[in-house]
Amino acid sequence: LPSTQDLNADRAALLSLRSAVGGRTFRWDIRKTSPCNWAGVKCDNNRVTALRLPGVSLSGTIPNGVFGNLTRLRTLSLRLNALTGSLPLDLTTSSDLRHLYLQGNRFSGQIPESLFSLTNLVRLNLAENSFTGGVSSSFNNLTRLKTLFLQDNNLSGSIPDLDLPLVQFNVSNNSLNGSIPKHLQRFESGSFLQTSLCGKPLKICPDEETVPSQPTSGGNRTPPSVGGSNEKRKNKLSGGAIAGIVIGSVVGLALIVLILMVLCRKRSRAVDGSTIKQQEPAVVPREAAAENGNGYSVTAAAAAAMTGNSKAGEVAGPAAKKLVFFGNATKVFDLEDLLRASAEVLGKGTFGTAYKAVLDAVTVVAVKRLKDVVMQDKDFREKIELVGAMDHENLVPLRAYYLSRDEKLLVYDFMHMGSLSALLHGNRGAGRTPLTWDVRSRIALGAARGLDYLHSQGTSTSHGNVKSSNILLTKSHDAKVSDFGLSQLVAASTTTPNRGTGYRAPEVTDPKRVSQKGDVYSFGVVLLELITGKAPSNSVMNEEGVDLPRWVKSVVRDEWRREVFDSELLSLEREEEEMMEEMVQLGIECTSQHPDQRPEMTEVVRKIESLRRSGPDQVDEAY
Ligand SMILES: Nc1ncnc2c1ncn2[C@@H]1O[C@H](COP(=O)(O)OP(=O)(O)OP(=O)(O)O)[C@@H](O)[C@H]1O
Repeated sequence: LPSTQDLNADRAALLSLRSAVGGRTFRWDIRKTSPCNWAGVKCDNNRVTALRLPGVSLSGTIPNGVFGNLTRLRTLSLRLNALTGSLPLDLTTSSDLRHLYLQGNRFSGQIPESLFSLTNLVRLNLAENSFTGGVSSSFNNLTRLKTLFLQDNNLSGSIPDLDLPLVQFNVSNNSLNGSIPKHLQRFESGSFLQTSLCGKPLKICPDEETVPSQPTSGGNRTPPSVGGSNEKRKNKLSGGAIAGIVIGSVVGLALIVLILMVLCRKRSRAVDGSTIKQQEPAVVPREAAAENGNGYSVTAAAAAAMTGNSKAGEVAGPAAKKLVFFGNATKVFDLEDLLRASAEVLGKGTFGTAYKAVLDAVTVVAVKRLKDVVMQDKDFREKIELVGAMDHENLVPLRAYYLSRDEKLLVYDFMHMGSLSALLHGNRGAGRTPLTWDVRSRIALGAARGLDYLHSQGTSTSHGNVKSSNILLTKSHDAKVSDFGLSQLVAASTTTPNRGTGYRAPEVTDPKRVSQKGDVYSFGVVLLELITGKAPSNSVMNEEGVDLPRWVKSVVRDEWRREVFDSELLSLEREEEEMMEEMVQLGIECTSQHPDQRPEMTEVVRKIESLRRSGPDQVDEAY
């Protein structure tokens, strides 16, 4: 049975950690005798079982003597800090440890052999540090290990065959060489990038002779390209071969220049649909901006994009050069103003490239240049008029559009706070302001209301591309859903194959055939993303694998608090914890495999509203 003595020992250990690496960054009320309410500390049965202090600017070396006392620790997360030195050897005393997240620090030295006595470990993340030495075959002692992340270190030598129940594995960006052993060949090439490893799933290994048998020394963070092991081959290149390569390259280059010249001449003669594709603007740095005659700076790419093609304008006639505004909006600018505006590329999406255009001190818009619209102009106008008619405080309003034969532009209000995706996953390092439960649930409610409004327009009206990068935010964290109605405008063949990865309902096979229940599924994924802080479509960020709903469903309810909740939500009040559990449950229902089992958006809104009302000090009315 745990005694106060043990909890006192835990407390003393936490305090010695604090004085060694925490300084004032720990906001712990040390007057309290029990450490169980300190931020980041969780207890079970009167013992400290979890310590989560991600991204709180810890620095220095962890001394021995801390973990020797935390003998009941199951989860330790010190990720994204600035910890240095080697791992403390007495970490092994925490023999209950299941989850060890130390990525994103400056730990160095070898991975200590003593670590391999922690045989309960399920997840081990030592990525983005400066560990040196080899990958020990003693990893095989960790027979329960499902996640092993060692990428972005200075590890060297070959990798031993790890016969473990691993689901996730990554050793990219280390000075590793030799062949990929049998049991690790099932992982994709992304697990072995920027190493000199060879063999399945990378390039076939050159014959034994050319594979360096000695481990290379550590320290090289950008080793030769994937499937390397080519040093010896390099040495064998004769002078003749080098001359051949040089001559070949020069001739090749001359040919490319010639082809480009011919293409340019052709393009200046003919204007057709395909020429626009060739003009697809690259992301051009702002330095590349050129001063135009009016003193505004316009990036070359944005100007090309937004003018479309000056010849196209001539062909289509001056009438087509008009921006069509929606509703009662006073026309505050015209196409010429837009073209003169200072512009920058925001990003490339499924439907085209988005730009931010600053017209004057108060008028900032987002312009989306649609690609591959195959529809007749008349049909396009009809559909886009419907989109423009949508009017709700939780939708990003479409202000205007421009339509010519070769160019389709959509003009939206610019949302200064960016997307939910950027808010959740961007800047996870030091200096990040944690997202409180109140903010998260407020965003969920806003987005749900926006979608509910869309669905209320008719049973065939749906969004079709619900994801966190399409939920944009105002300064007060009001959510507004964007990109609605675009799915049906673009050619199915041109939608990127990965579109909506992680968000798309299992029954949706054709991205153009969207449904309200499909939206509910995608919204459910967004809910789970909000709670877990994990991106469903990015396996690098999402430690648990690509399918977020499946992972959440695999964790038993009792473990949600410990396993599922974003570790950033450190000190939740009891009511908040209950609300979060309800929200996880809602996310699970929304992501039911069968569309019929998913709730309607109206129900989802009602649920989130009642959840927020039951929480502490919610002022939903102000929303
Ligand atoms: N109105 C807007 N205000 C501010 N940023 C925006 C606006 N519209 C889009 N963005 C941002 O511009 C970038 C590109 O957006 P875009 O909608 O073209 O692609 P996406 O959301 O990444 O993917 P998809 O096309 O599948 O929706 C994204 O980072 C998005 O958050």
